[in-house]
Amino acid sequence: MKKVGLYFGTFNPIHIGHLVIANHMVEFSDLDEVWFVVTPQSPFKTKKTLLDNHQRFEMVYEATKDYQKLKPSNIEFKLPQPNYTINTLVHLGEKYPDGYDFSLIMGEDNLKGLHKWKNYEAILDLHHLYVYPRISEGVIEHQFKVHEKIHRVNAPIMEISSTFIRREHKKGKNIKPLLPPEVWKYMDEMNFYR
Ligand SMILES: Nc1ncnc2c1ncn2[C@@H]1O[C@H](COP(=O)(O)OP(=O)(O)OP(=O)(O)O)[C@@H](O)[C@H]1O
Ligand SMILES: O=C(O)c1ccc[n+]([C@@H]2O[C@H](COP(=O)([O-])O)[C@@H](O)[C@H]2O)c1
Repeated sequence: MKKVGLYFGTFNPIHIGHLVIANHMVEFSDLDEVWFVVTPQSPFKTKKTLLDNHQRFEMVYEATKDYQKLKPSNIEFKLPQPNYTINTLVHLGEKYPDGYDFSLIMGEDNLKGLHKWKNYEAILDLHHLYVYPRISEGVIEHQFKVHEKIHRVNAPIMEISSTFIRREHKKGKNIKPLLPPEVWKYMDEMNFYR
């Protein structure tokens, strides 16, 4: 059985914060692989400054190509929008009926809002959750504090966001160290977020 951790996000663009978390998960938990699931449309986000799916996927591909255990996934591209995670998990179960065990990776910030996700009880019934620390407002609901399906992984905290990267790049600031070198190169060549 291959244990796959699914790391969902818009990755607009993917940055070193994402990469550090994913790599930490495959090296220091019992997960065998991490798949970056590029989400066309997150249920709680507006589409304003979102790059095309394929361009965001390409940047995830560039960021992960030298990491054997990290993979980009475009599984949500053909699914209905907004992309509810439960739908994607059902779809993955049908596409990979044998040999795969899918878990979710999320930051403590997202755990604080998990009770608002579509069919979150069903998600927790069928899947494990790997949670990493994140500086954020709000509280973790009592039901999620001690839960047999929710596992804490002590990954490093790196407070970088794609929003910050897009905004400061547009102003002409140098944000190069915050991106994997291949992503920086691709983004610069393609004139993204100018
Ligand atoms: N620096 C970081 N460290 C750990 N987790 C992060 C970091 N940045 C984002 N994440 C988390 O990774 C997942 C995917 O990131 P996503 O691209 O959707 O968000 P983001 O980087 O916060 O982007 P944006 O600023 O565009 O909203 C989200 O669950 C998000 O909370
Ligand atoms: O299924 C849901 O109801 C749901 C609600 C909010 C977020 N998600 C997933 O969580 C991912 C991260 O969310 P966000 O808003 O922090 O980018 C997003 O890409 C979705 O795949 C899923």
